[in-house]
Amino acid sequence: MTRKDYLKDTKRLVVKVGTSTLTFENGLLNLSRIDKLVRELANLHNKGYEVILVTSGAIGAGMGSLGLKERPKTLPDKQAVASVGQVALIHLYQKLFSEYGKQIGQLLLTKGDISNRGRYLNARNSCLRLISMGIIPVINENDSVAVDEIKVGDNDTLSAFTSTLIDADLLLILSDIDGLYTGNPKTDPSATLINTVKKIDDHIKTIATGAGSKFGTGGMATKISAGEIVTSAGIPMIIAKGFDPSIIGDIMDGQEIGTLFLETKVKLKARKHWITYGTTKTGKIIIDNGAITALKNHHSLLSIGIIKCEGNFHRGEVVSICDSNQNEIAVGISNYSQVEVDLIKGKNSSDISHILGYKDYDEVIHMDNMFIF
Ligand SMILES: Nc1ncnc2c1ncn2[C@@H]1O[C@H](COP(=O)(O)OP(=O)(O)O)[C@@H](O)[C@H]1O
Ligand SMILES: N[C@@H](CCC(=O)OP(=O)(O)O)C(=O)O
Repeated sequence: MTRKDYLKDTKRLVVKVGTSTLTFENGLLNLSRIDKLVRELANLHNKGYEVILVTSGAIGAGMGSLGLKERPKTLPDKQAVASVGQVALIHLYQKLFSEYGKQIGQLLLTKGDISNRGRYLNARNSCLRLISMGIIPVINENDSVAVDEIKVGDNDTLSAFTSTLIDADLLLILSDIDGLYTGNPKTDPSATLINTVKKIDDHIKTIATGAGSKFGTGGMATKISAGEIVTSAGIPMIIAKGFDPSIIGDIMDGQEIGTLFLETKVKLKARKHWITYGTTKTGKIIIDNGAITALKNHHSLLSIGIIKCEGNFHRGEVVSICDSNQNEIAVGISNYSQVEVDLIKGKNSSDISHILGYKDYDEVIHMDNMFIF
């Protein structure tokens, strides 16, 4: 199938632009490029596409506004610089989009807006409402309040969550490089551009390294993780170079630009997808070989197969399920807290009420609330 055929039904498009695309080497905003980007997105919107922009650049813009030469290192410095920069960034987007007759709405998200089911639905509703009102959502991480524990951490991943949040048809990541190469071209001059990735396997993960530009976060590695998140939800992804934003229109017209990552054949159901990628794992349950076999045969996890647990998790939280070598084999929502699991591990389900004085569930993790890798 040609790219043109492949993309012909695409309507809802998430475009992610990285700091390296939006700023000069000195950290100041590249105004003419941002103008071209906005013009291109407004044009797509006029053509009937639903456009959602995930934009980096708050810290870059803040560095520019404050005249800083180096990226801030401490958390309060990063938060302060991002807070100044986000205002500059959104002010510019609003000015430019309005010149092309478009309204924008700003959403600043953190990990909690993804991992907390209630907040997830809130963010989804608000974003979908903006789209249905013909408004272009402009999204970034809420860097001025986010600390490591509640942070998505990079905007490649944030754009992937955004895509699944609003059931996008395509995620387009614009970077300082024209796609995924067989190696990092900065260190391997013989590396060649890959046109299409059918499946993100271990080989693809090893060729995509974390080293990126001076201002970027995560390099190619976070873009591949983003690809795993969206493709398993049935959403394809394209990585392309954003230096000339007019390529966005060319890509949507079906030109073979950048690297296309195809969606997986089997789409993960929304709930299992959220359990797997959207949540923060608060603990770990180590299980024996018998339990591993049971899980692989689509049975629930019972207390009898649990060797031990780690971390501090409560009922209803998502935990990693590992073998005795600490290899993660599944994730799932625990029906019991870490304190309770510690008491019932290795015991029969029929003993739970005797040990705890109550029994709300037979299984520690129900198969419907579990995803096995
Ligand atoms: N296999 C690879 N193919 C292409 N680029 C790679 C690869 N491995 C690492 N990279 C690096 O990833 C960089 C892009 O990531 P990054 O600097 O974070 O950009 P952005 O600001 O767009 O997110 C490229 O410039 C390149 O140096
Ligand atoms: N939220 C941060 C950007 C984080 C990020 O992932 O940056 P990048 O790798 O340039 O997309 C900011 O606005 O500066």
